[in-house]
Amino acid sequence: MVNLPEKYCENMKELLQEEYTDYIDSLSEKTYQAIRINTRKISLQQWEKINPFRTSPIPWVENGFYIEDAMGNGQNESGQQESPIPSRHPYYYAGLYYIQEPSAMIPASLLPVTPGDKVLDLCAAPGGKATELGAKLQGHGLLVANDISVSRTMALAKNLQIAGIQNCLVTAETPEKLASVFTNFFDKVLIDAPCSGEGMFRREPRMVHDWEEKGPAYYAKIQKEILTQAYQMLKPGGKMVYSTCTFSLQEDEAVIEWFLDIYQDMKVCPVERKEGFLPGRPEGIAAREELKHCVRIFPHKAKGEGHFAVLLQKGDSVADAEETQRSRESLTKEHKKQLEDSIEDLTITIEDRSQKGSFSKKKEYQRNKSDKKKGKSGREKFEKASQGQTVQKADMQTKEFLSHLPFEEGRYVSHNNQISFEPLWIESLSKLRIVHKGVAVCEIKQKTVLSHQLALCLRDEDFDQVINFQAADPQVIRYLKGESIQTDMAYRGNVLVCVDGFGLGWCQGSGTTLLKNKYYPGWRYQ
Ligand SMILES: C[S@@+](CC[C@H](N)C(=O)[O-])C[C@H]1O[C@@H](n2cnc3c(N)ncnc32)[C@H](O)[C@@H]1O
Repeated sequence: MVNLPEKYCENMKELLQEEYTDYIDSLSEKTYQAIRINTRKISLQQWEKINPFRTSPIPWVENGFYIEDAMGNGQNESGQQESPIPSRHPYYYAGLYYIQEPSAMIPASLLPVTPGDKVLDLCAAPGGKATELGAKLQGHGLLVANDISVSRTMALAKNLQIAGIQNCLVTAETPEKLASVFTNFFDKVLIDAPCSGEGMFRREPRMVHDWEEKGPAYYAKIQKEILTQAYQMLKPGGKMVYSTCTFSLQEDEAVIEWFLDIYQDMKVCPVERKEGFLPGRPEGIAAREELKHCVRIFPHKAKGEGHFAVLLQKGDSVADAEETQRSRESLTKEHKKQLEDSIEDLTITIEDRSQKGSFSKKKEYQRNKSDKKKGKSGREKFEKASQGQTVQKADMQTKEFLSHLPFEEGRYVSHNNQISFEPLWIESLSKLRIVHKGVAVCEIKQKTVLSHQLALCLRDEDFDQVINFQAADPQVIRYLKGESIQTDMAYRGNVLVCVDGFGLGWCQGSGTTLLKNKYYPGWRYQ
């Protein structure tokens, strides 16, 4: 069992009173493994038909399931077949689910995101909640997923790509910087705040050391700063969820009480009470009664590690919400036209092969050297360096291909010979540190190179050449490991590899039955 700091035990005794010993006993029990189905890719009805795991529903999230006996491929003590390991199943690589601690599924489920919303996840890495918020958008609107840590945003961007969330922007910014760009912009904001992590002690005992070093007071200060900036970014009428994975009143109810005192147009919203949800504890800090609407999960009362969450709203929303709905309906046609126009306007920079001989690397180097001597500007130098290339409108074949991709709202942009799909509203954000945006679609070289990320947005019906494996086919794991694919028929060009109809990656044919594996090396099955 975890060795708990004395001060922490005192706090918990005061909070839980006669339940304290039940809480302590629960720390010796097993933790729960769970998955959350990605409804951007698959409906719950479809999932039920292909679910390879032994699962049971999580009471508070419709698309969340406990995994029973996920130990390997043997049999458990009662002779039943054990579930496969979720992180090693091909459906995981196809982004059909996210592996998540059950109580951590609550915050995103409380935020009432609808398609078309502009949503911010301010402390988003590695993406447990952002992937669900993106799924709720169903390809419409915008998800900005931010984290202050650049290294953690790499995992965030990867998880959003695997989940097929195309309308997202991943930034690595301070909340202050973000607020200077997105003032009163978002319909919905999620703050899954950095915290002392008391709800993680059973699963990750090393969190106890962090608690001893920093503790609730350290985090409460940061949480207040983050909330202040989040308020600036939330539209009037917009909704916000604040959550932590800690039990400390100081980081939960007390932070919200402080926030409501300062921002008096913010209100606490009641939420549907689900099995396992306990109310907030305003009485513990003599705070306002509405804080009872907060949700608390304790490991001795529910099958989860522990969480705190509250839904808040800014100002009076009714008129705003009706107006937003009306303007969204009229925008759908306009967005479609914008997307089509962006394909028409697309230009691509291509190598002008006729000039190759007359514009060698050596000559280019000499030219640049003499430009430097003459003190030529950056722009002039760029034009020289661009000799040997021509900029031309995308050809019919490229346009045709783009118009059939399953993107409904956004625009196609090109940078040199690369084409990407971008969500709306992000044209002029040069001030921000952007880690990832939209979907990299392809690179036009002698052959068109399609991006791995694009494959993860596609179904088998979206592409003309497809190899569709069943999940149990051993070839699918070999493909995920980077091995070549042997087929019965010959292929030429790009072939989409799917598992049960869901895109995994590409392979390339050269007119034979042995196809070259194009699975992104950094993401291979280990
Ligand atoms: C509880 S974790 C978020 C987990 C994430 N929401 C998920 O579900 O996968 C808190 C995150 O806040 C980030 N963070 C810490 N201080 C921050 C700040 N001032 N602004 C934004 N993010 C911050 C941390 O890097 C960390 O990734």
